[in-house]
Amino acid sequence: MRLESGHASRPRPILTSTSAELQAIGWPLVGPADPLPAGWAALLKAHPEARPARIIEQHRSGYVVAEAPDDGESPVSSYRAESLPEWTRPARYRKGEVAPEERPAVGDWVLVEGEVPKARIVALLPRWSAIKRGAAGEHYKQQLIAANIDTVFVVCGLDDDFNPRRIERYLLLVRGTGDGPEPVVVLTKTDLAEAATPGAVEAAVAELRALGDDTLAVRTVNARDTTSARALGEWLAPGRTVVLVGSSGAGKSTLTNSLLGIERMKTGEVRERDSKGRHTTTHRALIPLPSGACLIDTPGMRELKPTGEEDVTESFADIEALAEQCRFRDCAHAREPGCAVRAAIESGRLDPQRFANYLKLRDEVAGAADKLANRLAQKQDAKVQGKTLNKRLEDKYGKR
Ligand SMILES: Nc1nc2c(ncn2[C@@H]2O[C@H](COP(=O)(O)OP(=O)(O)OP(=O)(O)O)[C@@H](O)[C@H]2O)c(=O)[nH]1
Ligand SMILES: [Zn+2]
Repeated sequence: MRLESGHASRPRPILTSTSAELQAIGWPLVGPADPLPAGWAALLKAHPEARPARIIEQHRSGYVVAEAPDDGESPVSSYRAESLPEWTRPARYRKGEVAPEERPAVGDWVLVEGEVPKARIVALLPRWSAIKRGAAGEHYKQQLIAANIDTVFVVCGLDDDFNPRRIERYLLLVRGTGDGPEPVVVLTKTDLAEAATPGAVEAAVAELRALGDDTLAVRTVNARDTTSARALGEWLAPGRTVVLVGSSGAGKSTLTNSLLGIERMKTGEVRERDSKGRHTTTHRALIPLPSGACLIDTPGMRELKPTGEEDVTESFADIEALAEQCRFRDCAHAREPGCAVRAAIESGRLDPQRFANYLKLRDEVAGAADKLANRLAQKQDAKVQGKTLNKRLEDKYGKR
């Protein structure tokens, strides 16, 4: 599947199983029990001349896609592909524009036709998962950060970085509307924490367990130790795609290196000179792991703001269940009699800080949801006004 001139446009049979190279960049394993994701077979059939590729970078004017892992030798394992015209980002809103979240994002699978440098994307394969966030700025905007991700490692150092409240925020945003990937909390720096305070690792895990989020997977690692990183093997099977999130210094690069099984180069010093002689950190957007899984590194994951579509009830099911038992349906859990939430806090069954964080995140999500509703209403207004104006012009000048 590597792109060698002459091979690129040769028609191939429809993919039902896949080549090792596509799989190394996350093409899902296909077997009798695992069919291709919904809608894929039909699109592959509709474009018999096309070949699948994965988006690894998104730019204003187009995309960089890959059909094989970048092995450092092959000149064209990733390349720029021209996008469908409706996906190029206009300077201003245009009528009939494709919403940002409906255009391909990093991690999406597309179908490509033509040889490099004339390769062009002809279709977007339906994504099975998405990570979204609210974009910064005055007006409501949604941003799709990554698609087709199986697992997100929420990386958190067991030093000053350890903060259950921030973990709760990550979990809410990663899970999104329910179409998000599975979050796994990865606590790093077990070696440092244990040396400072014996029992600290166990205590931190217990604290997360006590949150009342029963479905949550938690693992502890020394990110600098390859053997220790094997604790994550469960999520690194062939054909799987993972993403790492977490604050600066949490150990994401260190963990990546350990998952790659390479001896520690000094993290943060993997640098080379660019054409202008500056030092730049080498960046690879898609990293195939020896386990057969692949890792996507996208800068967009650093800050996550709610889109307004997140399902607070899923991440805080324990509090929602308590609220059901309050005497009043609309209990605000403040001073109402018969409040089951306050009772749980008083008896020590619910952490007051978790409750406070729930209220905060719920308000943030509600605030974003309001903005989203406004945007939809405005679009609707603009449409109605446009129609009214057309009608008036027609009445005056006749149909044109
Ligand atoms: N002892 C020990 N040190 C660790 C561990 N994980 C990370 N570190 C160290 O912590 C520092 C920061 O780790 P990085 O991997 O650079 O953190 P990062 O999350 O990639 O940070 P950004 O690139 O800023 O987002 C480095 O000096 C690592 O060597 C661990 O499990 N044990
Ligand atoms: Zn209540």
